[in-house]
Amino acid sequence: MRVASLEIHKEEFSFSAGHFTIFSATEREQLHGHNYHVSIAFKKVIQNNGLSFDYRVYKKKIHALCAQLDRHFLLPGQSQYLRLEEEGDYWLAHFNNKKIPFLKEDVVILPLSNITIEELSHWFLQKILEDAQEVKNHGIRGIIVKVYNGPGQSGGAAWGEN
Ligand SMILES: Nc1nc2c(c(=O)[nH]1)N=C([C@H](O)[C@H](O)COP(=O)(O)OP(=O)(O)OP(=O)(O)O)CN2
Repeated sequence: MRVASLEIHKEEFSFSAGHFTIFSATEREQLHGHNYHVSIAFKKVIQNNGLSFDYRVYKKKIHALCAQLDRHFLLPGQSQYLRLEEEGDYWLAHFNNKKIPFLKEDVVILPLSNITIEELSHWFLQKILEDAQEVKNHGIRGIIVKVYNGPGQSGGAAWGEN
């Protein structure tokens, strides 16, 4: 039995987005952005036909997820320090007794506690694992997703054998 690892780290697995990291109830970064990049790696037994599985389905998924975030400002929907209030066309982000207004059309709210590279990597991994049957059908044994906010700086999330 030969086990293969497949890593896909395409230039187009990228998205430009704004965010700020929250460090405490009173400390956060100023608003800024990154050109993020995503890589995904799979662990899978190679079949007799020399193919582990056709990874194109996951390339499409990563592309679609990057497009969902691209050119938006990312806000954490599950932060213990930041409260989001809906007001007409706006989201008001309440942090440390101040209110930061965002137009809804500019924002993607993610079910995360912070917009960090480690949280973002878990978001991508969970979205890939949503179709658990597909992962099982492909016989995938392990997945690692990494999100880079710049060269040489990534957060990673892993599932299964790696
Ligand atoms: N555990 C984490 N810590 C920090 C994160 C993170 O995602 N996880 N993110 C930040 C900042 O948002 C990020 O570092 C800002 O990046 P950049 O503008 O590149 O600034 P750097 O501090 O990385 O400076 P460089 O000189 O470019 O390395 C902070 N902490």
